[in-house]
Amino acid sequence: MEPRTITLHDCQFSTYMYEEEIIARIHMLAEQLEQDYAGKNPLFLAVLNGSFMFTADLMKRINMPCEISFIRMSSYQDMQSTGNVREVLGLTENIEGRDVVVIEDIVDTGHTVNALLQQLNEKQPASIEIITLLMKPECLQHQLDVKYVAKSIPNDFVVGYGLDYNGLGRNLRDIYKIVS
Ligand SMILES: O=P(O)(O)OC[C@H]1O[C@H](OP(=O)(O)OP(=O)(O)O)[C@H](O)[C@@H]1O
Ligand code: HPA
Repeated sequence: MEPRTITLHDCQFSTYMYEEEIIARIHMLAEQLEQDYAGKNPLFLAVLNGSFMFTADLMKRINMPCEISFIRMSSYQDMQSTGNVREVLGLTENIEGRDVVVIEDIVDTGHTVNALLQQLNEKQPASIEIITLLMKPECLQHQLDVKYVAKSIPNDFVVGYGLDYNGLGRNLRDIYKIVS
């Protein structure tokens, strides 16, 4: 397929991961989750804003009793993590004794997931795992065990399918990477 190039704000991005590949990888993750959580009632905790599209497509493919809730964390300015992870919308559920699965669109430096895990672990869940659509292993600054990863990618800034560049690009159905 011919690559497509788009402009968001002052930057150009070109197609990197098409919707078909995203959905195929989500299918595989959904099957794995169904096996691992058979007989349990996991609580999926989606981290907004970026994970909204991944969460919807994943949840539609999970056929077992489960619950879903949302929190909102924010730390990015332009293409950089500020390192200051703010909780914009907090957790309302009691997670004590629950099997929690945190849903992220991307684990980059790991600051967001690391801050969230510290907070959730204090509430004594039975277990916590992380599922992410994308992961940048080269950028990770924390020791994190991310059990479910749809795709590991190099250190390129990406947009689309929920991911944004200063607010733009979340609505794109494919994922694009910055043109260097
Ligand atoms: O591993 P990290 O370096 O912390 O990066 C990952 C986080 O960055 C993005 O969130 P952002 O703070 O941009 O908020 P958003 O989800 O509203 O876009 C993304 O959705 C992850 O939550
Ligand atoms: O590559 C990225 N793109 C968009 N948002 C992000 N948040 C962390 N890394 C990224």
